[in-house]
Order: sequence, then structure tokens, then C-alpha cells
Amino acid sequence: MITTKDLTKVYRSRGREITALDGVDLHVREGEVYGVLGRSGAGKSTLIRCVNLLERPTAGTVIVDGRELTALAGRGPRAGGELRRARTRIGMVFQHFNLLSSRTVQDNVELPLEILGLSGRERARKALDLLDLVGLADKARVHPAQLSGGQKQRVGIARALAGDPKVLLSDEATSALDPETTRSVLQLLRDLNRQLGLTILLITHEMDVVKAVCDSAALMRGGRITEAGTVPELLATPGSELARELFPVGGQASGDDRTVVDITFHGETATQPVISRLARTYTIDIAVLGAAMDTVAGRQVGRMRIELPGPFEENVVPIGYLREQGLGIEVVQAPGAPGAEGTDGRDAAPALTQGGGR
Ligand SMILES: Nc1ncnc2c1ncn2[C@@H]1O[C@H](COP(=O)(O)OP(=O)(O)OP(=O)(O)O)[C@@H](O)[C@H]1O
Repeated sequence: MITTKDLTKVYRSRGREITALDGVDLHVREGEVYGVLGRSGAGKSTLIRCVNLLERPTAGTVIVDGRELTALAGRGPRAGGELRRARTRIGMVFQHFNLLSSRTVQDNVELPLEILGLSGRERARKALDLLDLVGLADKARVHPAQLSGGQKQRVGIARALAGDPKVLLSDEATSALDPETTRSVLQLLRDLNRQLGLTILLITHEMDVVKAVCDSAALMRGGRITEAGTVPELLATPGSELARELFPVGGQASGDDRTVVDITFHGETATQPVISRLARTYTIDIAVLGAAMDTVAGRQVGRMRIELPGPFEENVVPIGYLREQGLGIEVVQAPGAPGAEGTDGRDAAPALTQGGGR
């Protein structure tokens, strides 16, 4: 539904060049909720603004629902009109809602319908239907100042849906909201995704947002996508930074001569008594250093950090056994392993979640 190829954006300001996007290839499938994560300055906002061409990319292509928007943007005097029409199929929700304070809630939702040229009666009917959909049918006549943050964002979402978009772009839609309101707005986005088959591309700096609603996620750093995939794929990828952030397990080894392994259980493997079988089969003592169960993207997932006695070479076979069971295995401390320097993962990667708000 959304594809970018080699998308590049270079800002020029005061004689300096800043490469905000450095060859981004993004693939968002129809009907999925796709989260882009990254620290402040990674290029997330630039990416989302380039997807609907609010920002003109320096190079590369953007294709949304089969239309190459980057080609529309560059073709003569009529191109602007074509691009505007294509954009009506792309809704956008903003962190600070961007509602007009002088207009009522209903008039805010009607605004894009006026631009589309609908009659007064059609506009009113559509706006009231949309307000009903987001649970605000009784607030049509009030002004935004009389609404809570969560209600304002619901109006923002209703307005974004006015052009019957197939794609919704969300730029930190919940980062100005408290946790409870965040949950209800995320639930609304999830419901709209399911009911309307809406494809949602959202940017966020909060892992909890990804956990709650995303089918797929990508991590950005320095204008590039460094990891991407469905959430289950990421969780099953050894060394995935996103998986570690999504689902951290702690626990320190009890000595330098121990092998420490992180195991990810999902799907059927979550219910198998793997650890007791491992201990029995190889007659080894296994210490559990940390463990957690959680629901990620609607699926039950478990993670466990275990310690095996002895250096890596003594544990090659048990680790092979764990891999054969279809578990996600990441060796985080492996004394004696070839190239063992740097395999000590006890220093967890720094959190993504610092200073992401704007
Ligand atoms: N209009 C602009 N002019 C010049 N530089 C810009 C402009 N917009 C963004 N940048 C720069 O591009 C880089 C990426 O910024 P962007 O806002 O896309 O990051 P971000 O990941 O969304 O960060 P945040 O989470 O803080 O919003 C940063 O170095 C930023 O300073």
C-alpha cells in the first residue's frame, strides 16, 4: 500500500546540508498497522511528511496505493491538482491535533469535505457519521477548547477520515496524551484498521505503542532504516534491537565462566516444557536469570534469560537443542566462544525512548 524507494531528503539551511533521509526503502502492506520508531532526529517526521509529499523528497520515489506521488508532484501546472486529489486518500493525524479553535467540532470535520466540494447537507451527514464512529456524536456543536486531549485527537481522526482514505498517517498522535487516553486512542486506531481495512503508518518514540497496535515495525537511525519486519519476525531475530526494546529481559550472570542465553517463546513453543527437558536430557543445572510474558501484537510471547554452567564450548549441544525446538535464541555471554569479545550482552542497549517528544 505504501512503498518508498531510495527516498532521500537533504535540507539546506544556512549553508549547511542535513541529510534527514538517506535512501529509505519502506514497504507497508495493505491493512497493516506499521510503526516507525527511532530517537529524536532519526528522520521519522521527515519520512512521514515525504510519504504524502507535504515535504518534497530530494530523490527517490513514493508510491501509495499504486500511484507514484513523486511523479504527480513534478508534472507541470496541473500536477498540484492531481497531487491534492491523491492526497485526499491519505489521512493525517498530528501530535497537537491542529484543530481550528474558532470552528465547532462538526465544522472542523467538515473542512476537508468543503475542499472536496460536497454540499452542505452531504457534509453534515458525513461529519456526523464520522463523529459517531469515533464516539463523539454528542460533541458536534461544541468548540475544541471544551474537549479533553483524547477527545480532540478523536476529532482529528474523524477529520482525517473525511476523504475516505485508504491510508492513515499518524505523527506521534498519542505522545501529548496521558497513558489511559493513549490506550483508548490506540484502541480506536486498531478498531478503524479492522473495521475499515485502513492501512496505518505511525511514527512514535514509544515502544508501548508498537506493542499495543503494530503488526510491523521499523527502526530508524541517522536517516536510514536499520531493522524492519513483522513484530513476530523481529522477536525471532537474534540480535534485533527492536525485539530487545520491545521485550526486555534483565538478569546478570552469576560468574564469568557461565554461558548466558536469551530465549524467545512464541506460538506453540510458548506452551512446551523446554527448559525442564533440556535440564533432563543433558543433566545440567539451569538458572533462570530473568523472564517475562507479554502480549505483543495480540500474541502471547515469552522471554527468558537462562544461565548454563561452563564456557560456550561445553554448551554448544544444549544450545543447538534449543534452536531445534524452534525457539528464538540469542547468546548474550559466551566465554571461550570464537570471537567471544563483544558477545557479552549484559550492557543492555540504551533505551530508544529518550527525549522523543517535540
Ligand atoms: N525543515 C528543516 N530544515 C532543516 N533541517 C531539518 C528540517 N526538518 C528536520 N530537519 C533535520 O532533519 C533531521 C531529522 O528530523 P526529523 O524531525 O525528521 O526527526 P524525528 O526522528 O522526527 O525527530 P523527533 O522525534 O524529534 O521529531 C534532524 O537532524 C533535523 O534537525
